[in-house]
Amino acid sequence: MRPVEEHAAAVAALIRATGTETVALARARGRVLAADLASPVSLPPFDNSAMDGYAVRAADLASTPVTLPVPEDVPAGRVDGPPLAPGTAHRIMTGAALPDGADAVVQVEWTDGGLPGDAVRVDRHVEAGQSVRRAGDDVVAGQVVLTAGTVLGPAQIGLAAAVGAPELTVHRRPRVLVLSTGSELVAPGQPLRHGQIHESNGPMLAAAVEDAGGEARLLRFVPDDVDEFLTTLEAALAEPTDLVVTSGGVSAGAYEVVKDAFATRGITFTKVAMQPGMPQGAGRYADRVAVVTLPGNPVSSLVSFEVFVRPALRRAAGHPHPDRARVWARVAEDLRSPDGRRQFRRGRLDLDGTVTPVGGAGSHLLAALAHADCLFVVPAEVTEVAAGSEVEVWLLDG
Ligand SMILES: Nc1nc2c(c(=O)[nH]1)N[C@H]1C(S)=C(S)[C@@H](COP(=O)(O)OP(=O)(O)OC[C@H]3O[C@@H](n4cnc5c(N)ncnc54)[C@H](O)[C@@H]3O)O[C@H]1N2
Ligand code: MOO
Repeated sequence: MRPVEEHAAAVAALIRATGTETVALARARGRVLAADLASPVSLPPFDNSAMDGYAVRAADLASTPVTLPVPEDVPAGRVDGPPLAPGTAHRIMTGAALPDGADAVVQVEWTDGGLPGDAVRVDRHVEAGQSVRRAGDDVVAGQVVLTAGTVLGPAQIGLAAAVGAPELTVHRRPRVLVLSTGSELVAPGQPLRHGQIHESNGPMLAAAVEDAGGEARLLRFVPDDVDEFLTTLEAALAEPTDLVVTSGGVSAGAYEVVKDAFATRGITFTKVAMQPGMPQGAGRYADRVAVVTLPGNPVSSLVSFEVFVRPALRRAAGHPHPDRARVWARVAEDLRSPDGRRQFRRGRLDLDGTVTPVGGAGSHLLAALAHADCLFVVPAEVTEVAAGSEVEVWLLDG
């Protein structure tokens, strides 16, 4: 059987790095920045007030209380910048530009709140610089504020907006076609006859693609018919596609539509030394497009997506951390695992560093997978794990 790493490398080699594109900030969340972003402005762009109060010269407050005339009102956004004459105070609001001639702000609570056009009594002395935010405190004009490879979250998008960038150059999301196969499959919402099940891999894998930063296109599943499968695929490939992910139809039965359609068209089928997810295939369909064929059992499908497809997609999209976050934890129960296959079990991780298995090893146990928050790994050569042993845990929400 093929080692997990070997198949992972084969899948990774298939999926090419995507190009770049420019997206509006509103569409940038979760994307990976493709070019350094330098700021044309300083942040703050000008010295400004950190408090609602009065712009003053600290020297005028040498002895307090002192009463000063208030010639001007300077709300945030006032752009004509009235200078401050010695012995006066302008009323000023948080974020307003500090007037020329002022060197400090005294907050309104330390005054009698005198109005513009009148006078203010200041009760407390302030030092020069008090309650003033200096230009360039945060960012100096010309500085690179976000480097290529940064994953864009709320703070990064906020910073881009603050430096005046309406859009960003990011790695394009890989376009992934998801295609489920199986004559037993019925769309959710339709009634089931005996022998039929609802199609669940398609929506599941499309969600996994999106979650990995890809752009999923979910195709209507097709019955176990090679001609129909290829016709459906060809029609779908009229649109640009970076990867085709199929599920089902790859094991040893009589109606293995994916295997039958692809075996002579560039896809290599192998058994990978893992459980679940043993039957796998990968290659370039008719020299045109990368294909990964996942097994049909729902847990096998999603676990093999996690192991092979997700990291490859994220790497192709320039992601600096393609793999799930991994930690070590003590397993709560005794476990058994098949010899020679790396087992990926579903679990829940507690804050005390214990991982509790959810459901058994069966690859049809989708409800258990849906209640898990992690996978944990039993190495191929280990057949029995005693409660309390340390295992590697992959965090599914990290
Ligand atoms: N004789 C052998 N039989 C099987 C072997 C084997 O080595 N020899 N391998 C087993 C393992 S392990 C797996 S995993 C599965 C893989 O089977 P396929 O990839 O060919 O998938 P199917 O046979 O089409 O389906 C398997 C299972 O999953 C259900 N399924 C399939 N697609 C969907 C879908 N889109 N939504 C929901 N459920 C789906 C399907 O109904 C079957 O129950 O083969 C074992 N057999
Ligand atoms: O390899 Mo299968 O994926 O265990 O059920």
